[in-house]
Amino acid sequence: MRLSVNNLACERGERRIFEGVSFTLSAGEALVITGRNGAGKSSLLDILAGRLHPAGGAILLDEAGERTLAECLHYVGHRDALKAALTAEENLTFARDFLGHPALKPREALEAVGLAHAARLPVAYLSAGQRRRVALARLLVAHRPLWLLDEPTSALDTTSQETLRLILEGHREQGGMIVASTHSPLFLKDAKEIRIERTKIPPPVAGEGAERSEAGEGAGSMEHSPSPAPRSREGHPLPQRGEGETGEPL
Ligand SMILES: Nc1ncnc2c1ncn2[C@@H]1O[C@H](COP(=O)(O)OP(=O)(O)OP(=O)(O)O)[C@@H](O)[C@H]1O
Repeated sequence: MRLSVNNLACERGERRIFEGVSFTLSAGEALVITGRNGAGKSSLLDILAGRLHPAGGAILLDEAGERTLAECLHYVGHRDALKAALTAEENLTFARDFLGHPALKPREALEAVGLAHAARLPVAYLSAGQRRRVALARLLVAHRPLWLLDEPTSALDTTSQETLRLILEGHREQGGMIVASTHSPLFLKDAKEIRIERTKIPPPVAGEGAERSEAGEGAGSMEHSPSPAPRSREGHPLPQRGEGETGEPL
């Protein structure tokens, strides 16, 4: 199985977030996506997961037989997507039945992430790190070759991070592929890496630059925006949607 991503572009809220993202991934390989807050790492994963349409480019999955890309992947996003009223075990049973291609039993998957003791607790009673571990245990209850993971170590302590690393390496050893966004090292052996950079606005054309630099806009923040930046009553530029007070993209 081989995943090829060619010249992918992303727009959100009519703003270009990134473009020209290309990579290939073969069986057993891992790709780590890095970049600043707001660079578009989650958006790239959303596009790969089919949750967001790309603004350009192509995604191809070869040697997957009859299966579509959506049928070949697991996606673990920022939100754990667990049902709070159900127990950890019930959540995994639901996922296993729903996703098909059953692998580990829910109890075994919880054991693998060190949570066997919490199997019968409603997820609402679990800590953030424990919920994250239940979400990651979902990877183990159904066979899917491509794992898309958005900051998988968030809320995990160092022991759980090491457990996760071993699970990820085990998946690769069985021919699985991983694409993970992260702000901290995942310590995956020989992982590929791409850094997503937010698309910059072009330099101002003569005569247009004065107003822009006065407004103090951050790179990319005004892209595709036809109207001048809103200002406070004192005349200071106000942050716009998707932008921090410094004008940095959020
Ligand atoms: N639903 C949305 N509508 C409009 N813009 C959005 C939406 N979701 C995200 N964005 C914008 O897209 C840009 C990229 O966001 P994204 O979440 O992909 O970044 P990220 O690199 O994953 O950030 P972080 O490191 O903070 O998780 C940001 O500027 C964000 O404000």
